[in-house]
Amino acid sequence: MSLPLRCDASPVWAALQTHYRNHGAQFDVRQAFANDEQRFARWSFKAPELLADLSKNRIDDATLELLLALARDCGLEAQREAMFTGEPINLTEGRAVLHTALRAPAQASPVGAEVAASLQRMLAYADALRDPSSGITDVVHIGIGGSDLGPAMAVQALQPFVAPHLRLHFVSNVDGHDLFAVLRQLRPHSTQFVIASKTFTTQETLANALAARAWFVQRGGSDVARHFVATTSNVAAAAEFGISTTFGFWDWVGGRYSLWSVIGLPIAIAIGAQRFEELLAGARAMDEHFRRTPLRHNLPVLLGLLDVWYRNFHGYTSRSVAPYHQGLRRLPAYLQQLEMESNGKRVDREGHELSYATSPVVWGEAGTNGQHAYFQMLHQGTDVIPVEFIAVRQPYYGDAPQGELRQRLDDQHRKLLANCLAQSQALMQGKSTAQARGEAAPTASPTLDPDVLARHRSFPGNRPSTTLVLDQLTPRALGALIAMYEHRVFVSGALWGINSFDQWGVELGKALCNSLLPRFGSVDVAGLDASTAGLMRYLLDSSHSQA
Ligand SMILES: O=P(O)(O)OC[C@H]1O[C@H](O)[C@H](O)[C@@H](O)[C@@H]1O
Repeated sequence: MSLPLRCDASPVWAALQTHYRNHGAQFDVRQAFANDEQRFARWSFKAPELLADLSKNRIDDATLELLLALARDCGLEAQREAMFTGEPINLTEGRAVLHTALRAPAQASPVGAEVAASLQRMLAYADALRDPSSGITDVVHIGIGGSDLGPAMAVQALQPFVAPHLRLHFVSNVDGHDLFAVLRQLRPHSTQFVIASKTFTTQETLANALAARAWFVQRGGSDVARHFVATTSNVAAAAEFGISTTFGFWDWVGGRYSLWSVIGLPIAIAIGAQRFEELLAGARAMDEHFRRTPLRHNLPVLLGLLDVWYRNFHGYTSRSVAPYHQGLRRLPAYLQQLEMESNGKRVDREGHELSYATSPVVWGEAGTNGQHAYFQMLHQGTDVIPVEFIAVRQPYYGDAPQGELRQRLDDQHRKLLANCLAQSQALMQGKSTAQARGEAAPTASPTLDPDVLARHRSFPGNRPSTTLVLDQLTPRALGALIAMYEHRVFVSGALWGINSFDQWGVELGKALCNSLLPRFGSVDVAGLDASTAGLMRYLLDSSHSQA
């Protein structure tokens, strides 16, 4: 595939800038609803396992036409095909990007046979381990970044499906407090360790694995070979580490796209082979939707285009994700890696510096918790931050609660959904100072000018949001949701002309850490900048200790 057009080289880019100035900047969502009774119907989209309501966004047909024209100029469809067919689109690492092959039918991909064999071996192992006769009650998954966030997020999301006798623990941080807090709950003979690292060179993971092994042996554990397995694309390094049972995968699976591979082993142990296959099936359905649906009705495409519209024309710097489901509380952290590591780039594929912004900051918290923390800023702060609400229609608790408890939980679910809708409504509607002026404010000082108070109590409104709705948080629905996010990140990255699949920005800090570490032994600050030297001295000088 020849290099596609970069977005700012398309004449549509300049047309969008003009369109933003003349139209987009003044666009009022409230007015758009007043003008079009069908707005919800026209701006809601069905994709596998999902309904997405885009109607509360600052978008209309004229804007969408231009964004679609931009996508075509940037060769989005050809870029998408290049990914699905395994072209080496990750140019800086000389790799294909084929995580979609991990959930494709075996006959549909050139790597299908090896993928199927790897999956079957992993699932057989997972099912054997999750059988109570294995004697394993605790699984400790040690990995970081892409070798942690996906599995940790998914296991949490699918908690009601987890075998009741099993506890899954995720240890990622090099901070020993993370590991120790887990180890203190465990007994060696009933604990299984999974060491997950694509490269098997990651400092945090190797340090935690060594400490875990030390604990295991110290606490009288026997059969290290059985209790430690590895998931990695560097089987040789795992063997050198002393792990003989290894589940391997391929360099064409990016770390942050790897939960569908053997990196998903803890998910398979937690929910079992059949449900893991359902997770894959949900993702596969979304892949098909992304690959085959015309751009205008293609959910990841529409969301990716909206991201470009907001980031590059409205100038919004962040997007907040608010999953109204406690099981999805790690989704924002997962999405931070997916989106910011993929699209946090400042040069195009040919290394030319970009003149436009790329990845927004992605952040968030489960609803309703976020409402009581930072939603103040979303409603009344000086920045406009598009919010993405995720609602789940039906709760599912696993063991069906009965009687009054059931009624109360159902009532809580209605409250959860009402909160979710109310927040997007409030962001959009706002409240004028005139409205605020008319309201009683019993707590205000009697000497405060009512107009001043009304200005404090007013909301600008016209703040955009998207609402995604899942029917139930099942493995299939989760698979579709995550795959949707993967493809959406692909879309904005494709328009920006960047390589969404490398992560060179994490390397410098790692290299500097490796050179600083040996200096800690002797407090050797020679040649260091004054700040780093001063901090190192302070950290290592025990005379500051309060104890
Ligand atoms: O799976 P590993 O090779 O241990 O890598 C773990 C993580 O660390 C790296 O620094 C990258 O930033 C991530 O993309 C990766 O997922």
